[in-house]
Amino acid sequence: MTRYAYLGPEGTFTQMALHAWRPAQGQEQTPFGSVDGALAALRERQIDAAVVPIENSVEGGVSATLDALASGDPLIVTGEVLVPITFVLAARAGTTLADIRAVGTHSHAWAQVRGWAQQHLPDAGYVPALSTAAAAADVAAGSGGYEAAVCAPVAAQNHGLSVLAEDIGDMAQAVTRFVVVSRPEWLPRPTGRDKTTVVLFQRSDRAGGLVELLEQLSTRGINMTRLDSRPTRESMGSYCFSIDLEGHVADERVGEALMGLRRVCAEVRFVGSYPAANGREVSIDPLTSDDAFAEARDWLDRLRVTGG
Ligand SMILES: O=C(O)C(=O)C[C@]1(C(=O)O)C=C[C@@H](O)C=C1
Repeated sequence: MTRYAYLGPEGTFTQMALHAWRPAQGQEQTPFGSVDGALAALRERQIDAAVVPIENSVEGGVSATLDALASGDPLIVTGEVLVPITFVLAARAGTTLADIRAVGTHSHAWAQVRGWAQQHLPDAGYVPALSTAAAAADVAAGSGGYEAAVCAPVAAQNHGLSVLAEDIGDMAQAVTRFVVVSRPEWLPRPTGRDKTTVVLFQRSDRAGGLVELLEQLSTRGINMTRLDSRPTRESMGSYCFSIDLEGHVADERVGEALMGLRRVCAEVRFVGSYPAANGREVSIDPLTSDDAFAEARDWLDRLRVTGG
């Protein structure tokens, strides 16, 4: 039985992602109060895999996840899940919009409803919560210092809260991407529809650093689907780059690109190759296919042995 951790408590969007990945039967699914807590439990072998948010179509990268994957004992992504995001404003029965002085929710959720809040609750303050469902639980308990929560409909229902407004996200098509994280003990097999995540640390002694890194991808026809720069926290101006690229480490062109990155970077942290949630086949330029690389390598091997 696989033991899964997720950003809880029950009723978070992360729990929905876990249910979409693996329905609850036959799984142990343990909520953790934070991304750091879930990933620490994974590193300490208390659980086998963790589902955590990594990227939202409106607010971008989830720093807690990007940073936890970029440092500490290595972990790898073994899968990803896309969840459409729909928010409600929930409060205890009898509360009206006029009663609301403050609203609690996760910072990424607040970023997605800011426009709505400005229009309908211009005087209400915002209080950050560990998750949307934790905010709903606080409202139900009368703790947290806010009268309403921005959360998923299921979290309002779990806590017997009234829904004061539905579909309050500023962008109707908002989607959050979640990753399934494991210890680096196995690798999903290539499917032709894969993604690879790496974190690149620049050398301090090289000019034009980012261009040099991206060239390693472009000359091998590799498409990059995400780039986040994060401070390394070591000194002012020191950043690393967390990137997703199309393809699997087993693909020749991805392997060659990783070798190139290893030469020009101070450090390359491999964070996994896994099937892409959109299921789209990666389009490959024939000049960078596995066959093209194999033919070129055979040619070089012959040159080195016989000179022709
Ligand atoms: O608070 C939750 O419900 C979460 O699962 C976290 C989270 C996030 O980190 O982006 C997930 C999806 C939504 O975009 C808002 C919050």
